Amino acid sequence: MENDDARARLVEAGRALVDAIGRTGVDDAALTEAADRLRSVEALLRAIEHERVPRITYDDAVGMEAYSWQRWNVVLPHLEMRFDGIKGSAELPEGLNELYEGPTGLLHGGISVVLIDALVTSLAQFHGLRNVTAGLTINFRKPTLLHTPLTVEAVLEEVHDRKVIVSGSLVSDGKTTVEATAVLVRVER
Ligand SMILES: CCCCCCCCCCCCCCCC(=O)SCCNC(=O)CCNC(=O)[C@H](O)C(C)(C)COP(=O)(O)OP(=O)(O)OC[C@H]1O[C@@H](n2cnc3c(N)ncnc32)[C@H](O)[C@@H]1OP(=O)(O)O
Repeated sequence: MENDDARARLVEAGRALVDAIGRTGVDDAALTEAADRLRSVEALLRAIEHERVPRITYDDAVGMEAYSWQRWNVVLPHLEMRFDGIKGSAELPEGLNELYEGPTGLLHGGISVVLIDALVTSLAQFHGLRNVTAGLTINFRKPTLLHTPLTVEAVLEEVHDRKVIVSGSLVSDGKTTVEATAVLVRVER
Protein backbone atom coordinates (compact mmCIF):
# COMPACT_ATOMS: atom_id res chain seq x y z
CA MET A 1 0.00 0.00 0.00
CA GLU A 2 1.21 3.51 -0.79
CA ASN A 3 2.25 6.04 1.81
CA ASP A 4 -0.76 7.45 3.76
CA ASP A 5 0.60 11.02 3.73
CA ALA A 6 0.80 11.07 -0.05
CA ARG A 7 -2.77 9.74 -0.35
CA ALA A 8 -3.98 12.24 2.25
CA ARG A 9 -2.46 15.09 0.19
CA LEU A 10 -4.21 13.81 -2.91
CA VAL A 11 -7.58 13.51 -1.14
CA GLU A 12 -7.22 17.00 0.35
CA ALA A 13 -6.48 18.37 -3.13
CA GLY A 14 -9.46 16.42 -4.48
CA ARG A 15 -11.84 17.88 -1.87
CA ALA A 16 -10.57 21.39 -2.68
CA LEU A 17 -11.09 20.65 -6.38
CA VAL A 18 -14.68 19.48 -5.84
CA ASP A 19 -15.37 22.71 -3.95
CA ALA A 20 -13.74 24.79 -6.72
CA ILE A 21 -15.75 23.00 -9.44
CA GLY A 22 -18.94 23.78 -7.57
CA ARG A 23 -18.15 27.47 -7.15
CA THR A 24 -16.20 28.43 -10.27
CA GLY A 25 -17.31 31.34 -12.41
CA VAL A 26 -14.58 31.16 -15.11
CA ASP A 27 -15.47 31.33 -18.83
CA ASP A 28 -16.20 28.39 -21.15
CA ALA A 29 -12.64 28.28 -22.53
CA ALA A 30 -11.25 27.91 -19.01
CA LEU A 31 -13.90 25.29 -18.14
CA THR A 32 -12.94 23.29 -21.24
CA GLU A 33 -9.24 23.56 -20.47
CA ALA A 34 -9.87 22.48 -16.86
CA ALA A 35 -11.90 19.46 -18.01
CA ASP A 36 -9.11 18.36 -20.39
CA ARG A 37 -6.48 18.75 -17.69
CA LEU A 38 -8.58 16.78 -15.22
CA ARG A 39 -8.91 13.95 -17.75
CA SER A 40 -5.13 13.71 -17.89
CA VAL A 41 -4.90 13.66 -14.09
CA GLU A 42 -7.52 10.89 -14.11
CA ALA A 43 -5.40 8.87 -16.55
CA LEU A 44 -2.36 9.31 -14.29
CA LEU A 45 -4.30 7.94 -11.30
CA ARG A 46 -5.90 5.07 -13.21
CA ALA A 47 -2.48 3.66 -14.12
CA ILE A 48 -2.91 1.38 -11.08
CA GLU A 49 -6.36 0.93 -9.54
CA HIS A 50 -7.73 -0.82 -6.48
CA GLU A 51 -11.00 -2.62 -7.10
CA ARG A 52 -12.65 -0.59 -4.27
CA VAL A 53 -11.92 2.59 -2.31
CA PRO A 54 -9.63 1.20 0.44
CA ARG A 55 -11.19 0.92 3.89
CA ILE A 56 -10.91 -1.21 6.98
CA THR A 57 -12.97 -4.39 6.65
CA TYR A 58 -16.01 -5.00 8.86
CA ASP A 59 -14.23 -7.79 10.74
CA ASP A 60 -11.06 -5.79 11.30
CA ALA A 61 -13.19 -2.91 12.61
CA VAL A 62 -14.55 -4.85 15.59
CA GLY A 63 -13.24 -3.29 18.81
CA MET A 64 -11.35 -0.44 17.11
CA GLU A 65 -11.83 2.60 19.34
CA ALA A 66 -11.22 5.04 16.51
CA TYR A 67 -12.32 4.67 12.93
CA SER A 68 -11.70 7.00 10.05
CA TRP A 69 -14.83 6.85 7.82
CA GLN A 70 -14.52 7.93 4.17
CA ARG A 71 -11.00 9.25 4.71
CA TRP A 72 -10.07 8.44 1.13
CA ASN A 73 -13.39 9.30 -0.50
CA VAL A 74 -13.72 12.90 -1.71
CA VAL A 75 -17.46 12.55 -2.37
CA LEU A 76 -18.61 12.07 1.21
CA PRO A 77 -17.67 13.99 4.34
CA HIS A 78 -14.79 12.42 6.25
CA LEU A 79 -15.72 11.41 9.81
CA GLU A 80 -13.24 10.54 12.55
CA MET A 81 -15.34 8.24 14.72
CA ARG A 82 -14.59 7.45 18.36
CA PHE A 83 -16.16 4.59 20.30
CA ASP A 84 -16.31 4.30 24.08
CA GLY A 85 -18.49 1.49 25.44
CA ILE A 86 -22.07 2.00 24.29
CA LYS A 87 -21.33 5.47 22.91
CA GLY A 88 -19.95 6.66 19.61
CA SER A 89 -19.20 10.15 18.38
CA ALA A 90 -17.62 12.02 15.50
CA GLU A 91 -16.66 15.66 15.11
CA LEU A 92 -16.70 17.90 12.08
CA PRO A 93 -15.05 20.96 13.65
CA GLU A 94 -15.64 23.22 10.64
CA GLY A 95 -19.05 21.80 9.79
CA LEU A 96 -20.01 21.32 6.14
CA ASN A 97 -20.14 23.75 3.26
CA GLU A 98 -22.50 24.65 0.41
CA LEU A 99 -21.74 21.42 -1.46
CA TYR A 100 -24.01 19.79 1.12
CA GLU A 101 -26.68 22.49 1.14
CA GLY A 102 -30.42 21.80 1.19
CA PRO A 103 -32.48 24.88 2.10
CA THR A 104 -30.43 28.06 1.61
CA GLY A 105 -27.67 28.22 4.22
CA LEU A 106 -28.72 24.92 5.80
CA LEU A 107 -27.45 21.37 5.66
CA HIS A 108 -29.43 19.01 3.41
CA GLY A 109 -31.43 16.59 5.58
CA GLY A 110 -30.23 13.58 3.59
CA ILE A 111 -26.64 14.40 4.48
CA SER A 112 -27.56 14.52 8.19
CA VAL A 113 -29.05 11.06 7.73
CA VAL A 114 -25.88 9.73 6.07
CA LEU A 115 -23.74 11.02 8.95
CA ILE A 116 -26.01 9.51 11.60
CA ASP A 117 -26.48 6.21 9.75
CA ALA A 118 -22.72 5.85 9.28
CA LEU A 119 -22.09 6.32 13.00
CA VAL A 120 -24.93 4.14 14.35
CA THR A 121 -24.03 1.20 12.08
CA SER A 122 -20.34 1.56 12.86
CA LEU A 123 -21.02 1.66 16.63
CA ALA A 124 -22.85 -1.68 16.29
CA GLN A 125 -19.96 -3.00 14.19
CA PHE A 126 -17.50 -1.86 16.88
CA HIS A 127 -19.41 -4.22 19.22
CA GLY A 128 -19.06 -7.08 16.72
CA LEU A 129 -22.69 -6.83 15.59
CA ARG A 130 -22.35 -7.09 11.81
CA ASN A 131 -25.43 -5.26 10.54
CA VAL A 132 -27.40 -3.44 7.90
CA THR A 133 -29.90 -0.67 8.53
CA ALA A 134 -33.45 -2.02 8.32
CA GLY A 135 -35.28 1.08 9.56
CA LEU A 136 -34.37 4.64 10.43
CA THR A 137 -36.70 7.15 12.08
CA ILE A 138 -35.54 10.73 11.75
CA ASN A 139 -36.79 13.90 13.38
CA PHE A 140 -35.38 17.17 12.15
CA ARG A 141 -35.80 19.26 15.29
CA LYS A 142 -33.98 22.42 14.26
CA PRO A 143 -32.22 23.68 11.13
CA THR A 144 -28.56 22.64 10.87
CA LEU A 145 -26.41 25.56 9.74
CA LEU A 146 -23.56 25.25 7.25
CA HIS A 147 -20.01 26.19 8.35
CA THR A 148 -20.94 25.42 11.96
CA PRO A 149 -19.18 22.81 14.13
CA LEU A 150 -21.02 19.48 14.06
CA THR A 151 -20.94 16.49 16.36
CA VAL A 152 -22.59 13.20 15.48
CA GLU A 153 -23.52 11.05 18.46
CA ALA A 154 -24.79 7.50 18.86
CA VAL A 155 -25.82 5.27 21.77
CA LEU A 156 -26.31 1.51 21.62
CA GLU A 157 -29.73 1.14 23.23
CA GLU A 158 -30.86 -2.49 22.83
CA VAL A 159 -29.39 -5.73 21.50
CA HIS A 160 -31.90 -8.47 20.66
CA ASP A 161 -31.41 -11.76 18.90
CA ARG A 162 -31.16 -10.28 15.37
CA LYS A 163 -32.27 -6.70 15.94
CA VAL A 164 -30.13 -3.90 17.39
CA ILE A 165 -31.53 -0.49 18.33
CA VAL A 166 -29.19 2.49 18.25
CA SER A 167 -30.13 6.11 18.80
CA GLY A 168 -28.31 8.85 16.97
CA SER A 169 -28.22 12.61 16.86
CA LEU A 170 -26.61 15.55 15.17
CA VAL A 171 -25.48 18.42 17.36
CA SER A 172 -24.80 21.74 15.69
CA ASP A 173 -22.92 24.31 17.72
CA GLY A 174 -24.14 22.70 20.96
CA LYS A 175 -27.80 22.32 19.89
CA THR A 176 -29.37 19.00 18.92
CA THR A 177 -30.81 19.54 15.47
CA VAL A 178 -31.56 15.99 14.34
CA GLU A 179 -32.60 12.95 16.36
CA ALA A 180 -32.82 9.41 15.02
CA THR A 181 -33.57 5.86 16.03
CA ALA A 182 -32.11 3.06 13.93
CA VAL A 183 -33.26 -0.53 13.74
CA LEU A 184 -30.25 -2.54 12.60
CA VAL A 185 -30.52 -6.18 11.64
CA ARG A 186 -27.61 -8.54 12.08
CA VAL A 187 -26.39 -10.26 8.94
CA GLU A 188 -23.85 -13.02 8.34
CA ARG A 189 -21.93 -11.57 5.40
C1 LIG B 1 -15.41 0.57 14.15
C2 LIG B 1 -16.44 0.58 13.01
C3 LIG B 1 -15.83 0.48 11.66
C4 LIG B 1 -16.79 0.20 10.55
C5 LIG B 1 -16.10 -0.34 9.38
C6 LIG B 1 -16.92 -0.74 8.29
C7 LIG B 1 -18.24 -0.06 8.32
C8 LIG B 1 -19.25 -0.92 9.04
C9 LIG B 1 -20.56 -0.31 8.96
C10 LIG B 1 -21.63 -1.27 9.29
C11 LIG B 1 -22.35 -1.79 8.11
C12 LIG B 1 -22.58 -0.79 7.13
C13 LIG B 1 -24.04 -0.54 6.94
C14 LIG B 1 -24.21 0.81 6.42
C15 LIG B 1 -25.64 1.18 6.53
C16 LIG B 1 -26.32 0.91 5.28
O1 LIG B 1 -26.28 1.70 4.38
S1 LIG B 1 -27.13 -0.58 5.11
C17 LIG B 1 -27.84 -0.45 3.48
C18 LIG B 1 -29.29 -0.16 3.55
N1 LIG B 1 -30.00 -1.27 4.08
C19 LIG B 1 -30.24 -2.36 3.33
O2 LIG B 1 -29.87 -2.47 2.17
C20 LIG B 1 -31.02 -3.46 3.99
C21 LIG B 1 -32.00 -4.11 3.02
N2 LIG B 1 -32.90 -4.97 3.74
C22 LIG B 1 -32.57 -6.27 3.97
O3 LIG B 1 -31.54 -6.78 3.51
C23 LIG B 1 -33.51 -7.09 4.81
O4 LIG B 1 -34.78 -6.47 4.85
C24 LIG B 1 -33.01 -7.23 6.28
C25 LIG B 1 -32.79 -5.86 6.93
C26 LIG B 1 -31.67 -8.01 6.30
C27 LIG B 1 -34.04 -7.93 7.12
O5 LIG B 1 -34.50 -9.06 6.38
P1 LIG B 1 -34.57 -10.53 7.02
O6 LIG B 1 -33.20 -11.11 7.09
O7 LIG B 1 -35.59 -11.27 6.24
O8 LIG B 1 -34.99 -10.27 8.50
P2 LIG B 1 -36.45 -10.33 9.17
O9 LIG B 1 -36.58 -11.73 9.67
O10 LIG B 1 -37.49 -9.75 8.28
O11 LIG B 1 -36.24 -9.30 10.38
C28 LIG B 1 -35.31 -9.54 11.43
C29 LIG B 1 -35.76 -8.69 12.61
O12 LIG B 1 -35.65 -7.30 12.26
C30 LIG B 1 -36.93 -6.64 12.33
N3 LIG B 1 -37.03 -5.70 11.23
C31 LIG B 1 -36.73 -5.91 9.94
N4 LIG B 1 -36.93 -4.79 9.22
C32 LIG B 1 -37.39 -3.86 10.11
C33 LIG B 1 -37.75 -2.50 9.98
N5 LIG B 1 -37.70 -1.85 8.81
N6 LIG B 1 -38.15 -1.84 11.08
C34 LIG B 1 -38.19 -2.46 12.26
N7 LIG B 1 -37.83 -3.75 12.46
C35 LIG B 1 -37.44 -4.44 11.39
C36 LIG B 1 -37.94 -7.79 12.21
O13 LIG B 1 -39.16 -7.43 12.84
C37 LIG B 1 -37.24 -8.91 12.96
O14 LIG B 1 -37.32 -8.67 14.35
P3 LIG B 1 -37.39 -9.85 15.42
O15 LIG B 1 -38.53 -10.70 15.00
O16 LIG B 1 -36.04 -10.56 15.31
O17 LIG B 1 -37.58 -9.15 16.73
